[in-house]
Amino acid sequence: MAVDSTDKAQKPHRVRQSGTSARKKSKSDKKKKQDVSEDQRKQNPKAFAFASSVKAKRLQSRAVEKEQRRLHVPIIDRSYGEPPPFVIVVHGSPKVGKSLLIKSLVKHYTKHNLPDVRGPITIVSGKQRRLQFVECPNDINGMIDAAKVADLALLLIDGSYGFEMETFEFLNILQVHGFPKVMGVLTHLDSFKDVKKLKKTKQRLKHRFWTEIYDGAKLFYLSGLLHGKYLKREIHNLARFISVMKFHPLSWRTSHPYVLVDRFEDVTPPERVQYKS
Ligand SMILES: Nc1nc2c(ncn2[C@@H]2O[C@H](COP(=O)(O)OP(=O)(O)OP(=O)(O)O)[C@@H](O)[C@H]2O)c(=O)[nH]1
Repeated sequence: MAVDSTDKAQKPHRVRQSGTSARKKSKSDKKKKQDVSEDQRKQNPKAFAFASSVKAKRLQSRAVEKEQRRLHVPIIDRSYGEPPPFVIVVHGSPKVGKSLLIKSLVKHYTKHNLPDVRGPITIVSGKQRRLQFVECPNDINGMIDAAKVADLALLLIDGSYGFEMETFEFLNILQVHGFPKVMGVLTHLDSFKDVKKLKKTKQRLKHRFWTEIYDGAKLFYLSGLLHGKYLKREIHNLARFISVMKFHPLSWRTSHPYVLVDRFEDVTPPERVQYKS
């Protein structure tokens, strides 16, 4: 019987799977691999930017996440006790319908008719919520003041005319002070006789509004007047939206003490002023 001794001699050693020698081997292998790859890396760094695409993707998304977290520092609400009313600034060019909108909203919430709007009006809209409506003055200083304290800005736009320079100006001012929530309200839509034209104008203004603020920003349409007031259903929708809206603390307000001056009246008798001077 011929013993195949050469075959036996060629049989390789069984690689140790466990024990000290296996551990030693794996260590030296790793070291070798590292040495090689480091050499290659030095020679051609671009080709070895990352070893695994999955890992690289994960690393990249993690870096983006970290960056975003750095940019969006969590806002802490430091207010305590009864919360102050949310300030809703109604902005728009003269005769666009600011007073009428405030009157209609007050009527909706309180069921009371307001003869005229003389200053900020605070109403209770829920168990935990008060709303203060302020008509935004049309001068630049008034706009800056209003932008600092507004939680929500209602931008009234005359549908028959389109956007005014003041609206864009006000949006820029808002941006500087932490940008409150913004909603657009289109009025004077009853001046359109042609339904097709009205539809087109609505679309055009909506897209213009979206480019200014963000895609999907809320724009309300007040289609006309009934007995000198906006339609009940449209005001109801707008009021519901305001009632459930989530407001966030604003950067300017949380970092500055401020007093909202309603009006300034000098009550000194004129004779006394004369006597003193
Ligand atoms: N046809 C029509 N008239 C409107 C509409 N909105 C407001 N008006 C009228 O426009 C006029 C001016 O409305 P106001 O609410 O006083 O406007 P305002 O923006 O407060 O005006 P100023 O306080 O002067 O800046 C009123 O006579 C309203 O009846 C609308 O959608 N359609």
